[in-house]
Amino acid sequence: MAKKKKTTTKTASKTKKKNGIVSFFKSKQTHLVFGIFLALFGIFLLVSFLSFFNTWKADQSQLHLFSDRLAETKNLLGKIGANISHFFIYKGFGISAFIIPFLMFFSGLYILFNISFKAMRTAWFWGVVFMIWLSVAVGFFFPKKALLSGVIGFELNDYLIDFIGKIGIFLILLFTALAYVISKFKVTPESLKANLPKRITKNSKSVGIDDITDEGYIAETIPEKPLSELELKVTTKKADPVQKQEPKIVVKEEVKVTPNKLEVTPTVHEEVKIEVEKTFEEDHLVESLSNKLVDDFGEFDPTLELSEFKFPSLDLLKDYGNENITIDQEELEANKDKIVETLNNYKIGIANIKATIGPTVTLYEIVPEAGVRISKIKNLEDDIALSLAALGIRIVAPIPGKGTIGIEVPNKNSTIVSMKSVLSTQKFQTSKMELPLALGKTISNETFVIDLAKMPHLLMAGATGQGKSVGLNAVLTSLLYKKHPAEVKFVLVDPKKVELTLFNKIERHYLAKLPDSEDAIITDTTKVIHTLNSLCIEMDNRYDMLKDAYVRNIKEYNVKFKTRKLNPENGHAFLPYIVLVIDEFADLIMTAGKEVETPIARLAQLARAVGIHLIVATQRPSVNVITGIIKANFPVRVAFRVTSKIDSRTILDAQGADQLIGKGDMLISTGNEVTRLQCAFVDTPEVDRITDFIGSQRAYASAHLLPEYIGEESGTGIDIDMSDRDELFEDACHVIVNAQQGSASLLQRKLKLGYNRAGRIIDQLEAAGIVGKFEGSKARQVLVADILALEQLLKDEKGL
Ligand SMILES: Nc1ncnc2c1ncn2[C@@H]1O[C@H](COP(=O)(O)OP(=O)(O)OP(=O)(O)O)[C@@H](O)[C@H]1O
Repeated sequence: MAKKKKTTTKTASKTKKKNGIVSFFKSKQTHLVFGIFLALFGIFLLVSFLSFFNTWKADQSQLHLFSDRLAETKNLLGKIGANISHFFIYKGFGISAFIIPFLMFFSGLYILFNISFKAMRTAWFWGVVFMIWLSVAVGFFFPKKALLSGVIGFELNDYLIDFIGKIGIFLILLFTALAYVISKFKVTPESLKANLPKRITKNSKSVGIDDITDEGYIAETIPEKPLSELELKVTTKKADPVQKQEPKIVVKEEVKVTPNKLEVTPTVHEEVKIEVEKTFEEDHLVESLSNKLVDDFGEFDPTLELSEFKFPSLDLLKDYGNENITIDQEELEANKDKIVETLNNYKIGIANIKATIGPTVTLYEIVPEAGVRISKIKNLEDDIALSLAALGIRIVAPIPGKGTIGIEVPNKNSTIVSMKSVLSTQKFQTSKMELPLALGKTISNETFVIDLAKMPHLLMAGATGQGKSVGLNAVLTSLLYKKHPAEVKFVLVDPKKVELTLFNKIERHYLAKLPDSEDAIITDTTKVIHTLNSLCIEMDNRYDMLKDAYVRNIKEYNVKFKTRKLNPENGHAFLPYIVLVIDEFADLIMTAGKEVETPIARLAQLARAVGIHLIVATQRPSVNVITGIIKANFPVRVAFRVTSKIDSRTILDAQGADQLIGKGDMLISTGNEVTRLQCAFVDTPEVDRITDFIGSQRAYASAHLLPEYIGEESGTGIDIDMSDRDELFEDACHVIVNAQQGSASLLQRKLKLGYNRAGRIIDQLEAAGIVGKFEGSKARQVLVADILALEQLLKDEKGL
């Protein structure tokens, strides 16, 4: 412990030191002093270099006597000047070395006036390149005057001659110079061409002007017009062969005669080059640390730990043969006739009828004759269904937003909507949703993709064998195909014990579990209660983190974290979405009642902003299972076929789910509208292949660990020895009393403790009477009003 403390203080002092150094280099005064120094040093160099050319001969013999005070040099800047100049000019670059004092001087000015560092860097780069080029060039043209090219220029020439000869060097020099000019002045073959004919046209201009002056009046009215404009008129008159050859310059001229004067408005359509002025690049003095971190390390990539993770490919999914909807014209006609006949029996005339064929049902859209009341048709729903003698008829009167009446009639041969066919759609593949779910296809055969993050929770109901489990698998598969293990974690609750077992294989990739549990998939009711409470703690922790980061939801939080604006040392971390899937909710409610309902309701009410989403499926959508509070917090509900109208109302607040045909035929209510879908079908072997594929890849060390939840039983009857107190006990007292919130997670974050130790301290705090009793997932009550009272209490304790 002491060691840990020591290292923390050590790192603290280290960071302090580091901060001091950083602020020294960032201070304006440092910049000023350094800028002045560089500028003056530039002048110093220039003077010594200039002086060097007169004095080098005399000073040369003195160079080695640098330390001898009596040795005299002629350089204006003494021995140091003579030595530096000797180094840069004689041993270095010859006259090209003059570039260095200028670079120094301007660098000083750059720093003084806080001009961008980038500009300075570019200047140095090109300065040095030019210096080398020039010293080689001088060495080439004046091989006998080694002083002008310096040793470097001379030696480089000498070296290059052996390899490419004199002509080679000349060509290299020429090439590099041309390459520079071309790139600097953006020379293009077009601009070269364009420049060439200009000169030619210029010649023709002189001819033109003579012509015009011959005419006399033009010269008089527009004497100050530039030559080019005057000439233009002539070119329109004469067919100038030169101009014809050069189509690049298109010249048009309008001559307007006004009562008083003759106006010439020439329009020259020439390839005009635009020169973009460099805008002033401001340097920000307080460079934010996060920007620097992002510059240095790039954005934080949560997927880095499993960067080689491969998403499952679509090949793992099965093709189902009869996926193309076949239109049975006879069936269509027969159904149409039946509908028309039935409605006529009830004296409802039809103006128009249209059919849309979906995978399982066909929608007949009817426009009734004028004057027919829609409510009349709605009331006759059962009778019409009976007359059509088919299971699964649903009447939508009116179709929202259309004013027509829809009658959905099941197809004789239904088509399976394979998971592959929905996942391969562009709609899903290119979806930008946070948690996209490809649930199936609509009646118009359009893939239905919905964002779980926006829902924010999903309630699924349906009688046994109608497709709930397949629906859950479709949901999970959608997420597995779209989200990296770092981005989403599943908490799977499967009281039936068999439905979700396959997902065990991806435990260390995608599942989350309680720290002390062996299996990630939860099948036992007590563990479900613990897990739900643990999720509530996770939710509270996440809210605290969001609060600390001044953001409102997980998306903003993660963006901030990725851009390195949140320090992991302060307890921040990238937050994956957590999707809680409960396969059989009715069972849980029956066995655990309020203990399950309370945390579920709490999560459903609050967890959306922190990225915890619930998917709850139930066989029995009765009111004692889907209570009002749960229903209110699950705006998006899916109904597979249910057995009674009442069940349909309970789940959807509307009829219809009892009229479905089963086998994945479902209705989804998104709050304001109910859509009929054919759920995508994913079979167990397909899920098996996907989980195998993922499970065989490198995984995290363990499943994602949820916060530890200490059940009620361990929070009571605390009898703790005072001398056994944690050494951070007093610090913890202060944290808790200051925040007036008795939660272990607060201690964890503020004192950087593990959960167990924080939990122990909370127990000690309870024993000391500082916090109240355990209250489920809520924070404990703090019994000490303020720090003063706390100090008093601690003093009294010590006095005893
Ligand atoms: N989307 C679908 N497309 C085609 N057939 C389906 C679809 N969904 C389910 N089925 C068929 O219905 C059967 C039962 O589905 P499922 O196991 O999902 O029912 P369930 O509602 O979960 O039942 P239980 O509540 O008893 O577990 C499947 O084996 C399959 O044959």
